[in-house]
Amino acid sequence: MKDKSGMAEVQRLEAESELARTPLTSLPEFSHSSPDEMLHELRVHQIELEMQNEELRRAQISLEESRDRYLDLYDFAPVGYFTLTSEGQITEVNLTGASLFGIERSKLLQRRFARFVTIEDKDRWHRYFIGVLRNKEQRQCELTVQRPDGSAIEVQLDSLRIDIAGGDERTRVVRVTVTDIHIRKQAEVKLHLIAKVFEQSGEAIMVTDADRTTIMVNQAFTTISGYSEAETIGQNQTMLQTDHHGADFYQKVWATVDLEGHWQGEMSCRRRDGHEYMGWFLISRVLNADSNPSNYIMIFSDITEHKEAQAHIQRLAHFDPLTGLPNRSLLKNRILHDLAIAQRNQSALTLMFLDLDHFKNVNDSLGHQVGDQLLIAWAKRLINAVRGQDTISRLGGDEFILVFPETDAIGAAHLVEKLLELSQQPYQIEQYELVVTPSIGIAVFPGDGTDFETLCRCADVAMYRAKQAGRNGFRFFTSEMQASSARVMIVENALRHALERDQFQLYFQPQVRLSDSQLVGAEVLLRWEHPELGHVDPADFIPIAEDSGQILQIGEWVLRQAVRQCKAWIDKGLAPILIAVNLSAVQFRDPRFPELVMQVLREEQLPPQYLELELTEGVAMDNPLEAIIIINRLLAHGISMSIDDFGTGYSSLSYLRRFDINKLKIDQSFVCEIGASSENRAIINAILGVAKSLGLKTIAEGVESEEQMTFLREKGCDEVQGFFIGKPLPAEQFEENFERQVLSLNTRLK
Ligand SMILES: Nc1nc2c(ncn2[C@@H]2O[C@H](COP(=O)(O)OP(=O)(O)OP(=O)(O)O)[C@@H](O)[C@H]2O)c(=O)[nH]1
Repeated sequence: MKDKSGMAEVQRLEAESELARTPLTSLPEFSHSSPDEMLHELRVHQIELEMQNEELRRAQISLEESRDRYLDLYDFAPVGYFTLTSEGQITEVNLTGASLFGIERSKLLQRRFARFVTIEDKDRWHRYFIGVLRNKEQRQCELTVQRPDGSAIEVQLDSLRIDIAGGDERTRVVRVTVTDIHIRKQAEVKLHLIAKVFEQSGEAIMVTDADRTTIMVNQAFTTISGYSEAETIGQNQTMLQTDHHGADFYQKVWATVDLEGHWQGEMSCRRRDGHEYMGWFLISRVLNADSNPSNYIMIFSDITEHKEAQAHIQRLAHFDPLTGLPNRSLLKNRILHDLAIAQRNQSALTLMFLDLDHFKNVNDSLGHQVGDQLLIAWAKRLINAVRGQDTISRLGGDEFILVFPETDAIGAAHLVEKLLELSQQPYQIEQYELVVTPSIGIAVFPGDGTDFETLCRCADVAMYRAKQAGRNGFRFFTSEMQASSARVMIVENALRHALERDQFQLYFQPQVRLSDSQLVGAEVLLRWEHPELGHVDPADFIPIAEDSGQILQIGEWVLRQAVRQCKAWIDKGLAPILIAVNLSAVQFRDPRFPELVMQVLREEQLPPQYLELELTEGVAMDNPLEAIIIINRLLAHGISMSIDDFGTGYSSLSYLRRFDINKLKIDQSFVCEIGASSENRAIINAILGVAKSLGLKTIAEGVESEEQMTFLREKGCDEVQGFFIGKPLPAEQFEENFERQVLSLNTRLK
């Protein structure tokens, strides 16, 4: 930059050179001597002046531009600028100030600033303004401005007193900067509220960083967990964990939070004092700008009480409060389930309606309290008398409903006898010895009904019949069931004495090998002759013996007698034969059975290879894996095993292969139709094929004609039994016929 004198020098030089460029002819007439010089001088000055004018004009334009820029900056600044007199009158205001106050600039001027301050803040304004006037330092204040349209804004004022040079107190002005702070205020209020929500929340809140280290907890957290803020900050959130859940559980929870952004559910927690409680958790993930987790927020509440209350409500809704037994509602649920299973498995189900006899008398004579205790004791006794899958429910009063899945009329007859027997034993309640008997009505699915309501109605009707018949008894809904159950009772009672009264007898039916017509074995058949009932068919009494459990005793007797007889024949020098003893499903399921068989063989001194146990196809396939174990144990002792009635049930070939049995017995229903039914011939052929491929022997039962035997021999069946070969006979007769039978067989079979 050049200074002023320098600039003038430059201008003079420029003027000189301009004059030099101007032709003399264009110059005014000056004398050659001094007038010329003077003229020259004048011209130089003229040009110089013109140039200075130009310079001034440019400076003025620049000045005006600069003022405009300043005015723009002033008017459109983000804050309002006010100049006030020492009286507080507005003398200057920028556009932002006018728009903040919601009023035209011209209407603001000469007005007192205080006019625009809300009534509530006016006092504060005056005190503040006096303070500004008194003190030369900048001062700050927040207040609310009332706008003409009725709205109000919160503003921050920054004011400074300006003293005019040479002036006095009256000439002082105050410059006020007005900043709109309502957004900041709103944010502050919001933050304050958030802080309050956080602190006053009834739910525990725990905030962690990305590593799940706690950075913040609220008051409820301290109350619920027992840990203070200081004990928690800096700790990993795992401090709350218990052994209740495995590591897998926590891994899944945090994987869900990271994948889906949140997880909610129940989580067991440990309080500072060691007590565990159940928490309901909501865990959320917070992401940073790079979409990476920056924080985790865990909000939880202690729901232990809630859960207990829920369980209590559940109990009240489903259980009778007096006895603790399921109520009608739960009973309904259970029976729906039981009925669905019965339907699917085509099994029976029994429903009993039980009402105590003259219970009112107990209440009336000894009081409700005693009545209640009697009901409780009665319920306990009932529960102890039945199986886990049975349901006993109290409908109210002295009425109970009992549901027995997989129980048909025969089973029901046994059960009801047991219940009546049970009620004969007195109860000791307080100082009273009480006997209370029930009347029971029985309905059986599917015969009497296939749904809960129908079965209930039938059992109810039957119960009233039992009451009418004199109480302390039971009635089936249908008369046929009543009759058959009566027969069941008679047979069952008679069976109890059959063994001791020597009413059983073993019969032996010969089994012959087709290849050489040799008598190779005998099937042992049980006969029962009762003095009053006469001959009772095994098909009648075996299921009853199975239901009552007497089959174990009877089965052992049969086994021992058969083994003893076989040994006796061997001892007599007869050619040894295999004795085939039928097994009941109940015997087979008895875990001690294999040991029992070995014990009998040992005691009777019969080598195991002379004993064959026949198992029906249904029993073997009922629980094949268990059957495999028992069969293998028996086989390991050298005992033969065969599958009876083969072809009548459903056999899985894969299991059949694993059974490792020795023989398949073709059911007589196929054999008796050999001549008439090509289908049966095909079935026999198929069974023989299966047996051959599995390396099993075959025996056909129920052979009654030469035609049947010829067919079986041609098809490769190994052995036969049936009336054509020999009827079942008692031991002595079988023995007498032994030799003869073989001889006659030899001639008949050749
Ligand atoms: N202690 C006690 N008694 C109850 C309760 N609920 C009902 N009862 C009483 O049980 C009795 C039921 O009587 P009923 O079954 O109608 O008649 P009952 O005397 O048993 O005579 P029968 O049923 O005809 O043999 C009534 O006296 C009821 O008041 C209870 O929760 N506790």
